[in-house]
Amino acid sequence: MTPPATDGFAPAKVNLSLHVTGQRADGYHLLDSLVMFADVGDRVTVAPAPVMSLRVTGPRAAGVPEDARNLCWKAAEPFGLPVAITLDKHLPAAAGIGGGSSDAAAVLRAMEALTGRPSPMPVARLGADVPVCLLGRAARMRGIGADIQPLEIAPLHAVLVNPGVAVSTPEVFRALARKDNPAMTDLPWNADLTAWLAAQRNDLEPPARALQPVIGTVLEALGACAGVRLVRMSGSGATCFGLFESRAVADSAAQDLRRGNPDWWVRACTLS
Ligand SMILES: C[C@@](CO)(OP(=O)(O)O)[C@H](O)COP(=O)(O)OP(=O)(O)OC[C@H]1O[C@@H](n2ccc(N)nc2=O)[C@H](O)[C@@H]1O
Ligand SMILES: Nc1ncnc2c1ncn2[C@@H]1O[C@H](COP(=O)(O)OP(=O)(O)O)[C@@H](O)[C@H]1O
Repeated sequence: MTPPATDGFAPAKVNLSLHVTGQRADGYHLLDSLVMFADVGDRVTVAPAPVMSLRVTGPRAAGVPEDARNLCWKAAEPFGLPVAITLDKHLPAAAGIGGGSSDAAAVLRAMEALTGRPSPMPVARLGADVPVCLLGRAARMRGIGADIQPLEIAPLHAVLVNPGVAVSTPEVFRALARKDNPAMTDLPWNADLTAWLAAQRNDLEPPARALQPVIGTVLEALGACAGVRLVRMSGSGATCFGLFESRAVADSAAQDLRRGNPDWWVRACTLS
């Protein structure tokens, strides 16, 4: 009997902090990052089919590859079961919120459910962010991305903003001046997480801002929102986020930001 189609959510990944602590001989950087996942994201549907196919739909489909270059395809193919994949794209691409990696993780989950076995290929080979996206919840991520420690963190309320410029991750890493920055300090057990975060950094923010100065404009706009508690860039950019004390305050900030900047992608969300 043909197994039924499976449907999965691919949440946006947010790096609340991102320290670059070293560089390996192969050029990959060592990271120390607090990662959480949003309740905004893409959707993937995976169904057994006579041949492999991929269709990308949704408001952010433009420019996303519909062939073997797509991480969804790369995640499914090694299982050896041909599937028809539909990717309903809502997250901006090349945006520092791991859209492709989270899509790949959703396809991996679907393929595991359809075939009853784990990925025949090491998942980190799909990308440094894929292992944490497969976990899909708050974690401290170290090494080049595969060293993951799940964390119990109370949900945070945020607004994500992308100004519509694509940023190349390798280009940002190349533009980073210092590769051996200090690691994060240990997370607090019961103190205010936002206060702790304020003492951490995203080391990729200065090089990304130098490449795309509009990131500075986004950070300023988020910083001017009523009730904002922390403002920072995620991943290699250009998406930035603000943290707020409640979802209602985040919703209201998102509304104001959208009104003032109709071309920006602005989403209030809850991170967990
Ligand atoms: C920077 C981060 C932080 O979470 O997020 P994004 O900005 O992509 O969202 C990730 O490490 C990105 O992960 P991912 O996008 O999966 O990276 P990969 O495809 O493996 O690598 C893309 C390129 O980024 C650089 N890279 C990536 C990860 C890493 N630890 N060191 C690196 O130097 C390399 O130049 C590599 O060729
Ligand atoms: N499923 C996918 N969604 C978006 N982009 C993808 C996907 N698969 C491959 N790509 C390619 O990967 C590049 C990086 O996209 P993405 O994973 O969204 O970046 P980031 O990790 O910085 O948010 C894109 O420019 C696109 O060409």
